[in-house]
Amino acid sequence: MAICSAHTTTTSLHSPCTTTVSNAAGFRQRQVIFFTSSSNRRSCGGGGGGRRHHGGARTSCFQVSCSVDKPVVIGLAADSGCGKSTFMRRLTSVFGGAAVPPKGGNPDSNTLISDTTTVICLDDYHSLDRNGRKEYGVTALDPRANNFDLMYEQVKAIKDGQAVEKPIYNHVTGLLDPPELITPPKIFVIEGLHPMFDQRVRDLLDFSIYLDISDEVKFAWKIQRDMAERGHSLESIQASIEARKPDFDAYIDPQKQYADAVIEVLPTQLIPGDNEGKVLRVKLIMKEGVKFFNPVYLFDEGSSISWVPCGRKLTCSYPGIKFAYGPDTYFGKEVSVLEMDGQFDKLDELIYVESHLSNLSTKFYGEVTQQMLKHADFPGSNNGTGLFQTIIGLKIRDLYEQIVAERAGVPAEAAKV
Ligand SMILES: Nc1ncnc2c1ncn2[C@@H]1O[C@H](COP(=O)(O)OP(=O)(O)OP(=O)(O)O)[C@@H](O)[C@H]1O
Ligand SMILES: O=C(CO)[C@H](O)[C@H](O)COP(=O)(O)O
Repeated sequence: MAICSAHTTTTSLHSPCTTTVSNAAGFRQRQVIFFTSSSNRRSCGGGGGGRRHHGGARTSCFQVSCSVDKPVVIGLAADSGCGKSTFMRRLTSVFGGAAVPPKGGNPDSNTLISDTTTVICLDDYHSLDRNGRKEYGVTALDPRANNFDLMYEQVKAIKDGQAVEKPIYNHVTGLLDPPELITPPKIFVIEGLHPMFDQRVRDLLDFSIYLDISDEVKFAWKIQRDMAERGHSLESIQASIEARKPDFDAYIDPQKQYADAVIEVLPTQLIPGDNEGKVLRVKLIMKEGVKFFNPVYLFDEGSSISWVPCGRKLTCSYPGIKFAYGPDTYFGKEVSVLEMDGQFDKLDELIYVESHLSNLSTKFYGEVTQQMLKHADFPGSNNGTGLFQTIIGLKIRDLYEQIVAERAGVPAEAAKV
């Protein structure tokens, strides 16, 4: 049984936990661990972009002797503009309550906090700011533009139940802002370009997800957002995708081999030759043998199944909907793959599909459909992207409850959120 609250904050000094907090000089201090980040504006840009120079955060550690509920750590990897924020909104919604930026903090903070979950964006570990990257001719995807030592130290500290002062990368100014305090939540999500790149960070993850968006779809989404909403030209979008591609292939894409679940988004196969990116074929690739994660299945676990649910109970206009399910291998590992090609006409009819899926980790019949209807305005709500993101959100809730139950030595039922 934990003594401290999971949300150990500076204001909880008078909480029931016995906290011995002193530094080397014997000064009484806040019950947090401060990692005094060396990544301020100029020291980041000025050191040649090397990991060594920027990596060694000076750490002044204050020991915390109280026992806390340590966070469950989730990693979400994807390229920019591939749906990470949308996924995070679906995930935090599963736990209830909205996710908001830290109150009273930097208005350009990338962090989102809800009752149970804190989501940090790994862009905050850029060691080179926008000018620095320009000066050294590296992209943000290049490991040399990121401080993995600090990322590791801080994720580890949070996982150990200790607060940290995390830097902020300001996407508005392109500069590194003064750090913000992050206290350990129940569920700590690290999302961004590199959550599985560094083995030390990877080993801290209790569950990992990779959003694998095919080039054609990525391009279609970018056009939709950056042209329609941000006024960029087609040529500039094309150029930016091309410029990122070599580093994306070298450093981002390979992380999918380590993910426990991959959501792969491809052009539809229902319309021959289509690469418009409007109708999508989406695969949920689920690794077998992951502790506390039982893959979802369609009809019969382990069988290979193809299912066209269109008919009396599911309205499907052209080009229809097709599901597939079955075992496969992915980077040499056994996986189960659930696939949906096409899109729903009437979202409330999703209940029909839901009733044929098992191992969903729902708390009541129809919870997947309810979640999807609740966020019908989110991108991807009428296709497999929204469906599989919602399912993974439910699986993460289940994983969290099982981990908590195991730590407390009680049945999982007792640890329900
Ligand atoms: N499932 C989807 N279906 C259709 N479009 C989508 C989907 N997910 C994301 N998009 C498009 O991509 C854009 C970016 O989505 P989102 O903000 O969730 O991505 P992100 O990875 O967090 O982006 P960034 O890293 O740039 O902040 C959305 O505005 C939308 O245009
Ligand atoms: O790949 C990215 C992750 O979101 C961004 O391009 C990177 O963080 C740099 O950001 P900006 O373009 O705002 O300087």
